[in-house]
Amino acid sequence: MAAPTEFILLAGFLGSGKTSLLVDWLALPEAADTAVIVNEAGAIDVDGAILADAGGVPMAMLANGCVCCSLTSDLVFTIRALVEERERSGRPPFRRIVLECSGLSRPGPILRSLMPLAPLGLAIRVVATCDASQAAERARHFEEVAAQLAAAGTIVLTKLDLCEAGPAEALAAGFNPLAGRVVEADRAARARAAFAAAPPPLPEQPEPPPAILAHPRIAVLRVRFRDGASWEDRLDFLEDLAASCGEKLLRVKGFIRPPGPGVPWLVQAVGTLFSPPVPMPGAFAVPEGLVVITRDLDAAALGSAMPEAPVWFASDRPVALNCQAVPAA
Ligand SMILES: Nc1nc2c(ncn2[C@@H]2O[C@H](COP(=O)(O)OP(=O)(O)OP(=O)(O)O)[C@@H](O)[C@H]2O)c(=O)[nH]1
Repeated sequence: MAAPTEFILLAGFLGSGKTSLLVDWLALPEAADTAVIVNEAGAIDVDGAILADAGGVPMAMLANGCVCCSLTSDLVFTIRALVEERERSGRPPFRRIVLECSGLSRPGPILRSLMPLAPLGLAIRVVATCDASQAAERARHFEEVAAQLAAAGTIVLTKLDLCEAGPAEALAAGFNPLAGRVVEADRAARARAAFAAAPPPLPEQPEPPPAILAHPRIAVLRVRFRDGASWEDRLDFLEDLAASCGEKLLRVKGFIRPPGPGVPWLVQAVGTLFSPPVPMPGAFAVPEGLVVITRDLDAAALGSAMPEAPVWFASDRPVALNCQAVPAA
């Protein structure tokens, strides 16, 4: 009998390396027959564009909200649609379906929402990425990190080129001594160990915390450039953004384009640290714009802090991020 399709919930805090791990995985021959579902907290499908650039995998999007609270029925619908479409095509079932969660998602409510899919017989497991270079600081400030690590069957340490693994490994073991740990500096070996290796047995899932507002301090903002803003204006804005937000800036992701029919450039920052922009000709269909995720800084406050900036700031459906724990059925 064919092995059941695995459903891998890929969790991990904002910027901890989920998309990179998935791109590394999709480049490997073992990744054949993988389908991907991407959940973005913001309205711009940045991860989808990056993954699409990595090759033709069946992919579905759940954008503009957090899959652990607002999009659970969309998730069930999407998984069913992927499985049924595959059946109709006459090809063997997927070997695995990977859900890349938004960086703010908690695995507990997502796992519970999958109960209607029991007849599909999916083998479900949780893989969580942990940015080794920021693990302690992130875990201290964000309950989401604890929830993600605690629910993981496999914890994958990332950014091992930037720091020693030891402290993050100890922290991961402290949160979840039952999880298997992937501590691989080599990116291909890391991806293989995360997705292809026989998974360790799932630990008991801890009960989620009582229904509380999980992200009362976090804002997901959408930034658009005003008509007439030049390329230099765009670059200046990115520099000023880091200076204006300081440590309240958690994540920046999106595309900027030179005025006219220029190639989109992928822009990313984790905290105030920007990666060099990357031209992405494959992302022509994605509109220009940035998703900016902040702590204790809303659209109005940021607009006042940057009065000269040639941009519009707007909030991306903040209600969708009030992740209430879903009451048990
Ligand atoms: N040096 C280094 N950088 C990495 C590594 N993995 C990811 N990055 C960088 O970290 C940044 C965030 O990586 P992503 O893979 O987009 O992280 P993510 O968890 O998908 O981010 P969100 O979707 O916002 O939650 C990018 O600039 C990556 O290039 C790594 O192992 N080493």
